Amino acid sequence: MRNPFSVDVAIDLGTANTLVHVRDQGIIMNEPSIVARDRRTGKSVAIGQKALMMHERTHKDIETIRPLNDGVIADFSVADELIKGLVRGARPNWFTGIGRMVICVPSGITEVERRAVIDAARSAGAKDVKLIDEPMAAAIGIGLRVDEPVGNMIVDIGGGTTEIAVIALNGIVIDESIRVGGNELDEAVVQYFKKHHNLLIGSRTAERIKCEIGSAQKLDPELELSVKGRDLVTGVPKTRVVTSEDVREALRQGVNQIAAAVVRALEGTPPELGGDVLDRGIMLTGGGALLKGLDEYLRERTELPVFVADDPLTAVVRGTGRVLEDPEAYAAVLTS
Ligand SMILES: Nc1ncnc2c1ncn2[C@@H]1O[C@H](COP(=O)(O)OP(=O)(O)OP(=O)(O)O)[C@@H](O)[C@H]1O
Repeated sequence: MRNPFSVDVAIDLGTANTLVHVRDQGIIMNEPSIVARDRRTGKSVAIGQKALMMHERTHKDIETIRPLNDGVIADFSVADELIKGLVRGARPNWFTGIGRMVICVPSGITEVERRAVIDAARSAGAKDVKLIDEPMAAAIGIGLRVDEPVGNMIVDIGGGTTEIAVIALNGIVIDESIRVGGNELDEAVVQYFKKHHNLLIGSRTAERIKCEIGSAQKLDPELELSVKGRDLVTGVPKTRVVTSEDVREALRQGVNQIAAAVVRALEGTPPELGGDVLDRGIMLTGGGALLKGLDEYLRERTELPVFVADDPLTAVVRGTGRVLEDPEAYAAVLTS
C-alpha cells in the first residue's frame, strides 16, 4: 500500500545538472547543480537556476559553489544543502514526507562519499535510500535490458566525467571513468581564446560556444558566433566573431581523450561481450553526447556503430525513475 502522505523520489545527482523524478509524476525538476551561499551565515540563499544566475556575478558576501566536481563530491555540506533543497521542491506541502529515494551517483565516488549522500538524503527526511551507478541508470533509461546475458556499451559524457561501461546480467563488467567531460571542454575553450585570440571569456560563455558551434568533425557549412569577452591587450570588453574551426581545435584534445578511453574500454572487454557490442553498437548518453559530430568521430575511431540516445540529458534520471517505480524488478542493480 502506498502512503498518501509521502512521495517517492529519484534524483540524478550530476556534476553539471541535477534532475528529480517523482513517482507517478515524472521529471519535475531539472536544475544546474549549484548552490549560492551567504559567507557570513553559511546558509544557502539559492539553489539551481537561481544560483547559476548569480555565478561569476556575486559580491563578496555571496559565493556560488558546485558541490560535485570531476564526478566526486567536492563539498559535502553544500551537497547536503542541494539535496535538501531538491527534496523541499519535490514535496507538494509541508506535511508530505519522503518515502523511498533512489539517487544516481557517479560510479567513481568512494564509500565515504556514498555514505555522505545517503546521510544527506536521510536527514532530508527519506525513509529508505538506495543508490544506483550512473552508467547502469543511463542504460535502463534508454530502454536496454540490463538483466540479459548480453553486453551493452554505454558512454555517458557528463559535466565532470565520461563514464564508459559494459553492462550485462545486471552488473557493470567493464568500467572506465575519466575526468574529462563538458566542464573540461569549456575550460579548453576559455584557454584557447585566451592564448590564440587574446580574448578572456567566462565559463558560461565558453559553454554556450561549445554547445552552439562546437564539433568533433568538420561541419558543412562551418558556423560562426558573436561572443563578448575582455580584450587582454586593451583590457576593455569586446565583441568578437568566433568560428567553429577554432572551437574544434580548442576541443580536439578533450575529444581525443574521450575516444582513447572508449578504445581502452573496448580493449579490456571480454571477447564474447565485445562481439555483442559489435552487433549492438555503442550508445552515447549525457549532455556531451550532443556535441556535433562526436558520434561520427567515435565511429571512425572504433569502427563500430555508435548511436546518440534520444534525449541524452535525461537518460540517467529516466533510468533512476524507472527503478524507483519498480524497485523489485531492479533490486539487483541497487546498492544501499
Ligand atoms: N549541445 C551540446 N553540445 C555539447 N555539450 C553539451 C550540449 N548540451 C549540453 N552539453 C554539456 O553536457 C554537460 C552536462 O551533461 P549532463 O547533465 O549529462 O552532466 P551531469 O550528469 O550533470 O554530469 P556528470 O555525469 O559528470 O555528473 C555540460 O557540460 C553541457 O555543457
